[in-house]
Amino acid sequence: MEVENSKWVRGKMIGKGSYGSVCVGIRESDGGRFAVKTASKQSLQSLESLENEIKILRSLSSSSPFIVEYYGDDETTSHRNLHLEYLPGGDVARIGGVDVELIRSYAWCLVKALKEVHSKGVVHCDIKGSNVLAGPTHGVVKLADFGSSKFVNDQEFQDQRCKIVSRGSPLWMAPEAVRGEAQGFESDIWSYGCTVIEMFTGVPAWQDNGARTLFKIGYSSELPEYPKNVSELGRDFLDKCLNRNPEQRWSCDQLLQHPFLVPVTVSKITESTPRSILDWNNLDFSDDEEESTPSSLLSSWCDGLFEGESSARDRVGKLASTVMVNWESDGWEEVRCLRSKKEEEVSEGTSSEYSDFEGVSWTIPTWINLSSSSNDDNDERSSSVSGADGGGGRCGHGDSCGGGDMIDTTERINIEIWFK
Ligand SMILES: Nc1ncnc2c1ncn2[C@@H]1O[C@H](COP(=O)(O)OP(=O)(O)OP(=O)(O)O)[C@@H](O)[C@H]1O
Repeated sequence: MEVENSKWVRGKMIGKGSYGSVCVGIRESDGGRFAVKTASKQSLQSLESLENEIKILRSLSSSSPFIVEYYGDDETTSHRNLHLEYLPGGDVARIGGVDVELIRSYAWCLVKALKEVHSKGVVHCDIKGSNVLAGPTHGVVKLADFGSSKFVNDQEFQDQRCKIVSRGSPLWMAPEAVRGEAQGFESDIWSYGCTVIEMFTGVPAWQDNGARTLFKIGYSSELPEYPKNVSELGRDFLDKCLNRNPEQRWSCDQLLQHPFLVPVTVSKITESTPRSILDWNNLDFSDDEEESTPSSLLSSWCDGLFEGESSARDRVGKLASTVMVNWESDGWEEVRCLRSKKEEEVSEGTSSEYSDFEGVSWTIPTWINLSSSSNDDNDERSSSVSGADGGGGRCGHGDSCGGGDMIDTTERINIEIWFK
């Protein structure tokens, strides 16, 4: 569906991510709906992310019924817009507790999407439940949000000896990506495994304990806890995705052959034309502290966490102690402002930004709530650290998560390390 420039109007906001807002677009000609992802041209990061997404989606255009369809793009003097197919079913990040057969269907759709993405030489880099959207057809989900995606053949991507850029959302990031060693197709598979767990539980696979979590993912031998209601088959499937050795993780092709997914067959979901999926309706399976600077807070989170793990401490600690919060971040202002306006239907808070220091930049497009109990916006820019929603937040791991000393690792993060 092509949407001619200026022949559409902006409807209600349906989502907000780190790098932009998503609204319903309504075609003037026939009232048809689509989704419009918008970035302000004043925010270089947002703009870059959206331009990247446009580039990637153009290259993937209509190639899979399990990838959100690209309809076009346009711009105004102040904003850049990406037009997408509207997926009204919400994301799978909050579906915990649904029928296992439905999860298998979602898991199958997502591997099919990933297989297509990988076959085009693209690493998605941000596979997580909130980027997997349900369409109008029961059992079918589509992969969205290609803002962090990369072509593996890009020089920047290949030139890993000089520069390593890890992108994504920390709780879903593969160990090698957290360590800044590599981020390839295999890293998407790890994130996929975390997402399947998320589908079972409705919460991220790892509990969100900020720097501790980064350490655990990157430098321990631990795996995320598997949901209790996962069968042996499901556990085996997750083992194939969540292998700490990237080379031993299964590819999409292999995963599609795994008995956990095999009952979800192509005969059940017609793939001959992308459109036909829209007509398919049934799945029939056989089966704190005193006032502190941001950098000192981050450093203190790392202190004492990594006894006996000097390289790990160095890696997380160095990143943490050499970053600064941009207090004037648009994202912060936006989040506070939007959260007070319930009628705007904003699903998530977003960004605080960390900028370059001596060749090391750690961009965390997420909110780190450096707030006291005061509701005054100005006060919220200093003093204690707490979960932005006052507690365990979105992590959903209950009391065990605690609300304090927490980086929100549920949102997207870019880690850039330059070696001189
Ligand atoms: N095509 C779509 N149809 C319906 N809703 C959508 C669509 N695309 C995005 N959304 C909604 O908007 C939210 C934010 O979109 P998206 O994840 O693409 O933005 P982002 O800035 O890249 O986010 P993130 O910080 O999670 O990486 C999604 O979680 C979803 O709720």
